[in-house]
Amino acid sequence: MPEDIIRVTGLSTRYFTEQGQVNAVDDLDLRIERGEVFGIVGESGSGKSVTARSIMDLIDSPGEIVAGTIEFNDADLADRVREDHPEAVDGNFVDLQAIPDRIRRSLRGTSFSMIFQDPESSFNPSLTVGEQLAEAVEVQRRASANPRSTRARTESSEYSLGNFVLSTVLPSQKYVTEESRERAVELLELVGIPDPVERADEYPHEYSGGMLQRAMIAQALAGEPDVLIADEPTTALDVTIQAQVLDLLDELQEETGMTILLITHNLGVIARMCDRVGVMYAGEIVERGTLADVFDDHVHPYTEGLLGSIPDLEDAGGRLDPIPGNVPSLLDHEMGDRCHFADRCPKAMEDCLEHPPEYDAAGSEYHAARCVLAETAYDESRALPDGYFGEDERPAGDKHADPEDAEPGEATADDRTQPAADDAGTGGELR
Ligand SMILES: Nc1ncnc2c1ncn2[C@@H]1O[C@H](COP(=O)(O)OP(=O)(O)OP(=O)(O)O)[C@@H](O)[C@H]1O
Ligand code: NI
Repeated sequence: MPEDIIRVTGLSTRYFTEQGQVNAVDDLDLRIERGEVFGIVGESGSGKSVTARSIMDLIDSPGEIVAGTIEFNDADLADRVREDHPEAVDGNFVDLQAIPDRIRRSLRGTSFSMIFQDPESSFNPSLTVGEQLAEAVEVQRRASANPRSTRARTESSEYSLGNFVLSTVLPSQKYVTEESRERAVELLELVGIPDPVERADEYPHEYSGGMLQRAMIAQALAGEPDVLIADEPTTALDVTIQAQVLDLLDELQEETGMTILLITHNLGVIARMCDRVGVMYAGEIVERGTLADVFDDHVHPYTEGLLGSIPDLEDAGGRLDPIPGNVPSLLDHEMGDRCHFADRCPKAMEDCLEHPPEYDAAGSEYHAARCVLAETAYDESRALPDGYFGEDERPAGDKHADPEDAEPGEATADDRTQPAADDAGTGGELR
């Protein structure tokens, strides 16, 4: 059996806002195996991006990881930190929050890379794409040419620290070698950019959306990461380009054997790309397992609801929000201790007034669900009466301030009375 490369245990990430404490990710466990594509799917606001950003150590104030560990399985890193931070090391696993910031940050780009929905955010508009890729290559070269460099930077050499800071913070041609420039062109070619030599000299605004998305993938690959985290990597693209970018990721994964954590709204994308999947709701993984577990043997009515609404596979950008009711508020004082889905669940029973633990489910050894139906058959005599939770008990979740989420046509509170999408079953051909 393949080994785990990432082990997240009991992760809780909170945002401390004026409205109150937002439980964006709550007591989340996640194991990702080396070389697999693990998908996280769920409605807007379920905590997918915050999970990814927590793993990447990209949570900014007012957010904070308040509990849990994120461990990375890397023998070299373990050797590097074992002496000074023995408490951070368990076999080859390193607790990333227990090592100095600088070492953790040095893993970004080289051990972990992330691609975002919005490629503009990954590029500096005033430098050419080629320069920026070359710079990313350079960072990797320095890291691999001197595997102990982290230690040198943290403990002694002022010179190498200064040099490192200068060269990463102020990328400029001066610090980039000819080899790195050549590699940048190769990377552009690898991700299917035509005329890569010429395109390397262009600025980000000269690229189309799809091309810039590819360039961002090239940038993420420049450091030859072990783990690539892709947060909605194709949502902003048109359908044909989406399919091409997914194929590209798939090919690159096969060639390099890298591990991918893929975040999406779209179960069609999950079916096409992933080995295993976690379904997120209200900051928790509510069902997880292999594709067969989740698509064919699911237990959780939320998973069922998502599956009833798979946008056409070709329409990988289709927003997925057809389940009646509101995405829940994640404000701590509004969440309560019950199953967070109970107010939208067609099978809510008295049992659901207690927050369910994660139960083993009937499918593969990976299959688990945070739902009493994994243990107990649905019993109508214990069903909660209609309207039990009332309309106002649970205000709608505040979607995070992403302009992509403000699309017209997206479900709003007014849609709550509509029956579960009529388009259930349109498309949804799963491979
Ligand atoms: N910077 C922030 N400040 C306050 N709350 C935040 C911030 N970022 C995220 N949140 C909250 O954390 C919760 C989870 O957000 P997250 O971005 O992880 O959702 P998501 O599943 O990625 O949604 P989407 O599919 O829309 O990207 C939301 O309730 C959101 O409002
Ligand atoms: Ni997100």
